[in-house]
Parts: sequence; C-alpha cells; structure tokens
Amino acid sequence: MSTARLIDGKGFAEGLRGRIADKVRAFASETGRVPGLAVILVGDDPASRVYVANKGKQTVEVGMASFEHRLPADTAQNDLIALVQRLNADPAVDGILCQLPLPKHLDELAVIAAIDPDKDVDGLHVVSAGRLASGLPGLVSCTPLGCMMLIRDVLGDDLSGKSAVVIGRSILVGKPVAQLLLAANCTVTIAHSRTRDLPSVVRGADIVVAAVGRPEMVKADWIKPGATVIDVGINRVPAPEKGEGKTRLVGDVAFAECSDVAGAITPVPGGVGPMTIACLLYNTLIAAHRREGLAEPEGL
Ligand SMILES: Nc1nc2c(c(=O)[nH]1)N[C@@H](CN(C=O)c1ccc(C(=O)N[C@@H](CCC(=O)O)C(=O)O)cc1)CN2
Repeated sequence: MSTARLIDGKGFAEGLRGRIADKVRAFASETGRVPGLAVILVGDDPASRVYVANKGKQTVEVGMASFEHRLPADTAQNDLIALVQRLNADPAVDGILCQLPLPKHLDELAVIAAIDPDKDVDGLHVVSAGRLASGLPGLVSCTPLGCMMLIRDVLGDDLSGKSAVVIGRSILVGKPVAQLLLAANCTVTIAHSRTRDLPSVVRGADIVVAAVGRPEMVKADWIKPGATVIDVGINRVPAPEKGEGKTRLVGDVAFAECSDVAGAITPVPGGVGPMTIACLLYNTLIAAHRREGLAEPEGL
C-alpha cells in the first residue's frame, strides 16, 4: 500500500500562476506595461511544439505579453543569434528563451551565450550559472527552481543538514538543483553514470532528485524510508495495455514501488513538469521588476 504523500506539482503550479497573475497586475499599474516573454522555437520537434504552445498560453493567462518566434529547422546559427540580439535590445521583452533541444547543426551553448544574462529566464547562461554558484542574485533555471519549491512545500524552509542526492549532471537540471540544495545547506552528492554503487549512494539520502532520463531506474530498495523523492524524468514508453502503438509517460523513478517507501514523492505526469512553465513565468516577473528597478515581489 502506498504510504507516501503525493506531491501535487500540477496543483502547486496552478496556485503559483494565480499569485504571479496578481503581481503582474500590480506591476502593470506601477509601470504602465506588462512583463514580456519571448520564446524561440527552431524546427518541428513535436514535444517542443507542445511545450512552446503551453508557454505562450500560460504567459497570456497570467497577463504577460507573449512573443513567439518560430523558425524553420534549417535556420542558420547567425540568423538565430541575430534574432536573440534583437530581443536583447527590445524594451518590451523581459525574458528570452530558446526551446531545447535545437536542431543538431546549431550550437546550443553559443545561442544561450548570446542572450542578455538579465533576460535569461531559463537560467542557462554561464553568467546565470556563475551567479548561482557564487551566491549572487541572478535567474535560476526553471525546473530546478520548481524542484526546490516542491521540496520546501514538503519539508519546510529549513533544509539545513539534510542529505541530498541528485542523480544526473545536466546544465538544465542536475548541476543547478545541486547548487540550490547546497545553498540551502544540504549535504549534496551529485551521482551520474560513472558513480559506483548508485543504489547505496541514494539509500543515504533524505532528498532524492532523479534527473537522468532513464525510465523507472530508481527502485524501492534504493530509497531511505521516509525520504522525499523528486522525479524530474519524463520518458515516453510503450503501453501495449492501452492498445497497439500507444505510449505512456513514466519518470526516472519506479513510482508505484517507491511510493511504499518514500515519505513524499512526485508523480509523472503532474509532478515537476508543470512547475517548469510556472517557474518560467516567475523568472520573467522577477526579470521585469529588476529591469524597472523595482523591489522584487514577495509572497510568491
Ligand atoms: N529552453 C528550455 N528547453 C527545455 C526545458 C526548459 O526548461 N528550457 N525543459 C524541457 C521541456 N519543458 C519546457 O520547456 C517542459 C517539460 C515538461 C513539462 C510538463 O508540464 N510535463 C507534463 C507532461 C507533459 C506531457 O504530457 O508530455 C508533466 O510532467 O506533468 C513542461 C515543460 C526540455 N526543454
């Protein structure tokens, strides 16, 4: 029988978007404009198209301006960077992001490096990563920020002394979430494909963040009883029980069995995923306040 608390990321994200919408109204009455978010999509990756459409829809729902730029898959690097530079200079744009992954011929890091760090609402620029590692105010990437909000919702604000294991070392999730846990005074281990005896490393953790991209890799006997388990994985796997050719989403954590051991656990879907876009809107709101020289909104 499942004993873990189910962490409702979908519900949390809805509440956060509602609070952001209130702050957008206050921002508009103070400045006479609304925060603006520009999203660039290159090519036709079906999942990216859905994510970008959802970003545009939720941006408008909270009262912000959405600027969507859809470019063909064969867009040249120079043309993409020229667009980023135009958006950097556009006063109506507070946040810029380029949906990942980009087509193979494009250099993701070079494109991210072209974004003004103060508009880097994805938090992926080396300046954003450096600010985070140095404890300076900056913009933090969205999924890690969402993970921290969910962890704090379960365990409270004081995470001091907790042992945290992050599985995965990507610049999008693993590294920044480890930095955020460290900044919260956790004792952090970053595990990866070369980590020896991963199950026993994970077994020591009060907080587990799985961001490795391998379906249901984390098993129940890896989990310390009562641990908080945050599953960042979004893996589409065959689901013959739903019919021929059908698929379903699973995380990096074997959810059903780990729910019997964990204290709290995020589902997939409905856990961390929805927090990503809510935190993108949060970052855009913060970036807009900083650009206007306003105090950052509180109570979010
Ligand atoms: N530039 C970026 N690219 C990508 C990011 C990112 O943060 N910045 N993250 C992912 C994709 N992503 C947002 O861009 C994203 C992923 C998942 C979800 C989400 O709500 N997932 C749902 C399930 C959705 C489904 O049915 O497929 C869930 O987990 O409940 C939102 C946004 C890679 N690219």
